[in-house]
Amino acid sequence: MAAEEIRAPPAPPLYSGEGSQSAPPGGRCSAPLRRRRRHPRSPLAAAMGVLPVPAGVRAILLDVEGTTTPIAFVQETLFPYIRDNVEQYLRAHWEEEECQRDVGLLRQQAQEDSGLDGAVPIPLESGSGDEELERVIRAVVDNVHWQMALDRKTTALKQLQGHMWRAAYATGLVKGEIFEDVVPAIRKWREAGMKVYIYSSGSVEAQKLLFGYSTEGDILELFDGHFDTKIGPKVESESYRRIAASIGCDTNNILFLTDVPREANAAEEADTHVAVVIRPGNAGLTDDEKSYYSLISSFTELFLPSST
Ligand SMILES: CSCCC(=O)C(=O)COP(=O)(O)O
Ligand SMILES: [Mg+2]
Repeated sequence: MAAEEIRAPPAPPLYSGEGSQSAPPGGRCSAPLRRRRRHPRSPLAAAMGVLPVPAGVRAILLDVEGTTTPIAFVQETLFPYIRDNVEQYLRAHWEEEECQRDVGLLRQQAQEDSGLDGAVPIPLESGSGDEELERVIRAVVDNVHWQMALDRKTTALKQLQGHMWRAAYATGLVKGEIFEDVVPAIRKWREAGMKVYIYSSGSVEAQKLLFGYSTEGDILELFDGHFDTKIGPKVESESYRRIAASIGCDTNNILFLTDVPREANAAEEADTHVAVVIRPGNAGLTDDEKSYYSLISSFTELFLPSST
């Protein structure tokens, strides 16, 4: 199944303005979990340190930041590159169609955000001249910095970031970091007949750059497809139903691995199996979350009965 085939569902209302998917500073925003775990790990599996993949699972859906890839790489390498280079990038590419589309999306997002504290509007270019251009570019830069300070996951911001990272990867300035257990585990899953997909707030283009120019080389062949926020926010259940429909399976044929409990919760509400991934540098989990979710700290802990 080609990647692009599965990434174009019937267009949902364009995802926008979801705000941060991360826990806010000083506290998590997930409600206490009162449900019982659907597939508690057996004492034997727990003692062996393995998480059996539930029967019926045919596809594994992977988050990126905090799951396949260290949060530090995103926060300390990828995001500073955007902050430091956005102004210069806009000046260099302003006349290009792609850049104008990105600015148009950011402007639309800014209108939707107009009621938010600190939101930065992006004016239309009215007329010509250097001063006018400066005014608009300044507004776009300030808007991008504002959104990034809040770690927003808007499609508009993520599209621009994906386009900007092209040069950073292509010139070798940046290589996508992947936890060392990821590639061998995915190879095993695929040998066992499992399909493997990516679902990240980072744009599909950004995902392909990260895995195409990774510390492990070009590993794009390991994935059967990619999803981003164009299919919907990761914190909404409907997104997982759309992904299942795109893949051509039921939601309970999918196991979703993520570091963010709100995403796990949304997936589970759609009847998707989930496990929360604990990696160095990830946000801590509450006691409720730790006891409710299946937890893994390495992909090697996933146990596929047919892969022994
Ligand atoms: C895969 S592109 C870089 C990461 C990024 O921009 C991002 O927002 C990561 O979010 P995720 O959903 O992978 O946690
Ligand atoms: Mg994540």
